[in-house]
Amino acid sequence: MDDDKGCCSTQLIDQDGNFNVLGIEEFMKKVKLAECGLSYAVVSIMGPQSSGKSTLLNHLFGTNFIEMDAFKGRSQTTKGIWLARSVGIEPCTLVMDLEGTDGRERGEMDDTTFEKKSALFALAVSDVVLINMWCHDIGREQAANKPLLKTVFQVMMRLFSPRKTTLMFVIRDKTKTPFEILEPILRQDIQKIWDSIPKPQAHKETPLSEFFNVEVVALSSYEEKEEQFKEQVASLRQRFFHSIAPGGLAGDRRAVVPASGFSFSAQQIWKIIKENKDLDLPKHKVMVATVRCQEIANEKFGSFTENKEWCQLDEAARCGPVPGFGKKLSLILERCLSEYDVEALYFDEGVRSAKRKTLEEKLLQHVQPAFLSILDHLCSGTFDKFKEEFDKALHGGEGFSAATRSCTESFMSLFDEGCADSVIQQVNWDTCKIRDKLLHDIKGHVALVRAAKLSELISRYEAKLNEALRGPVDALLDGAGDDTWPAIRELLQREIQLAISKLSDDLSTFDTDEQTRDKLLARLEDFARGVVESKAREEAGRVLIRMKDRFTTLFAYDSDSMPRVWTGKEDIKAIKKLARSASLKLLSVMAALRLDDEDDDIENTLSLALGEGTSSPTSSSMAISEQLASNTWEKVSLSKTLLTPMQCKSLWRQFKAETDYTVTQAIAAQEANKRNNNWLPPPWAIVAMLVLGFNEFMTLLRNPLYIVVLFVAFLITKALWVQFDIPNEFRRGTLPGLISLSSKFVPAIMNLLKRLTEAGEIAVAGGDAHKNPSPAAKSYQVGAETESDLSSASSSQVTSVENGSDYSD
Ligand SMILES: Nc1nc2c(ncn2[C@@H]2O[C@H](COP(=O)(O)OP(=O)(O)OP(=O)(O)O)[C@@H](O)[C@H]2O)c(=O)[nH]1
Repeated sequence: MDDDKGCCSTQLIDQDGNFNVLGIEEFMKKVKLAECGLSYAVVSIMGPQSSGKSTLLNHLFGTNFIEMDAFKGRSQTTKGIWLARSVGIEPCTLVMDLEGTDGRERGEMDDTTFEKKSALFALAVSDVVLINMWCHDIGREQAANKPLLKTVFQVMMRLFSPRKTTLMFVIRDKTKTPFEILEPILRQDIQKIWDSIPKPQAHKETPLSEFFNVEVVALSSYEEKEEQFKEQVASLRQRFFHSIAPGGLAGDRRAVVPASGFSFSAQQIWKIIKENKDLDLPKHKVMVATVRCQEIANEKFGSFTENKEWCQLDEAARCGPVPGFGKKLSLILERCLSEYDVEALYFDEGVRSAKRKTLEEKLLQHVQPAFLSILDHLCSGTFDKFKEEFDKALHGGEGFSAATRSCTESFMSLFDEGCADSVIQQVNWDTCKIRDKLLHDIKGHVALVRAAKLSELISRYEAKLNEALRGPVDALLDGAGDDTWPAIRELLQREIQLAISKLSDDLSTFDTDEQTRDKLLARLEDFARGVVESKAREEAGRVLIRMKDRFTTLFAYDSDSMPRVWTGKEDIKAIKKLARSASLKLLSVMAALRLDDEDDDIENTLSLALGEGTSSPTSSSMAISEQLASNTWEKVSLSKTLLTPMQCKSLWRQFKAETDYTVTQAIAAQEANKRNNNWLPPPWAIVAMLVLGFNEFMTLLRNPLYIVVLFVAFLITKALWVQFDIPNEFRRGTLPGLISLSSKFVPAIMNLLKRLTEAGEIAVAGGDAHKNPSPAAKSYQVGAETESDLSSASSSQVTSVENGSDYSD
């Protein structure tokens, strides 16, 4: 393909009509045709076989087409269509050498067919068509190129070409006939042929000049006048310099396909020609532009996806935010698109722009996930930072609403800055959605924190209320009386007011709406009422114990809180009545929840039905008793009922049963006390004793010795009395007292005698009057011992009284 001079050529279409795709691709790369844009021209040559076409082209353009060896005779050398680049001509000029047209070596039909096809191809592709002809054929009816011209004109009609092709007739082997004479004859011949060919209706009157610029040049014989030939060719060569300039041989650029699309365009044209279809060049140009622009776009897209810078950016975007992402990506995209613009510059503008748009869309679609990833990172990062900062602000003591406002504003603007840094200039991607998401997340978090804080706050208030209410309510219920519930109501109202006013102040820093605020305040109020209610219910559950406590307090203790000693003077019945009515009062207080100031007749009902002194059943008391068999109180709703009438009745019954024993015990204790304290015989016995014992009394008065004896007897009796603790022994009854005394009597006498003996021995051993006390002295000692026993006996009596109090307790 290459020659020494740097020219290269390739067979574009072989003699069988096959297009050499690989060959032309390689050729294009070698001559760097794609870089030429529209600055290139295509020249082809047609003419009879062995008419020196290749020789002319090689001299004219410095190509290396195979020439026939003059010494071997005139046989076909050029087969099919060959393509070469001219040497030393600017702009780049492609030269096509076509197979000769005389058909000496092909069958008539084949020849004609290939001739026609190659002629059509040459006309479709070329800016300048050289028609090689022998000088001696001018004006001849049987000229060799006459059928060729006819073919050229006929196929021209099928091209729908919007441009004028230059037809340059090269007269070879010019004779001595002056050129000025030859040219008009030739033009006449051409006109005749043009007129003779059948034309479609639209071109019936169209002159030849509308389709072609006809040029005529004459050259001397190469074989005979080589020098002149070369000079003439050199001058002709000059006309091919800057041929694409306006007015040049290839000045009409309207149908030119950009150089990078030449291969494809030629391929497609040949395909259409081979299929014998009509060749619409304008449409073909659009088609070529479409395919080529698509190819360029694909290539640019491919190189973008492999672009190192982009790959790094994409990877970084998936891992986290990338500073300057938008700028960097815009630059890479811009570079890619401008490369496309440069390469597709010369293709049809409509197609080019459409394909550019498609490429841009494809590129943007490709980079969008990275952008979205950046936004996601930005959104989540901003949200995390917001949470952290918000938390810090709240812990730092900043008010909730102030912290919310300042943190939201600053982090949303931080996000906006990040967005601005990430957006690319090629497209205005909507970041509102992700912004809205961030705002939504922030609001959601604020709402959560607010809810938690409010819950914490409310819990704190509830704990305070609980503390402030439970104890006092307990105390108030403990002393249940007429003013218990008013006092509880007052306490409740006071605490609620206090808590609500403080909570209202606290809520003002949370930016809560009116509805939420009211709800929270109502919740707090309900809670306070709930505390009281639960306490009251709890106490109602223990009412029986409380009633018994109250009863015991009033029954077993006096007004000075001293334990009662049932001496016999107390009116147990009255005390019991008082204690029970106080317990009944407690029951009536505990029977219902009276947080709202509403009247009820529970107390009245209970005292009428259960109170002391309601023994005689009247019609009204019967009705009240019936009411106690119910589950509800009149005027009291079920929700406010702590103890139902039936429960009250049952509780009262239980209470009475359990306290009756205490009363019985008290009565027994009182009876016993009475018995113990009454030692005098009955009055009749005293009178009888006085009457019957009058004589003995008188005798005693008359004889003082009896008195002494009686006195001693009294002392002994008294000593025995104390010694045996007679009152105590008889407290448990006469018979047990006698049995107990009988068991103690003998040991006590023995003990007494033993002591007397010991005292006598001491007196005998002493021998003197001082040391031997008289019986009177002994009796004194015994008396002393007796006194000490007496004091111990009296202390034991006190203990026995105290024991009696404890019991009565
Ligand atoms: N008489 C004459 N012969 C020429 C001229 N130029 C070339 N020849 C001779 O014509 C013969 C054919 O030359 P080519 O250049 O191969 O002709 P061709 O038209 O390319 O031949 P094909 O490719 O086979 O159609 C050669 O022997 C040339 O020496 C010329 O100007 N006049």
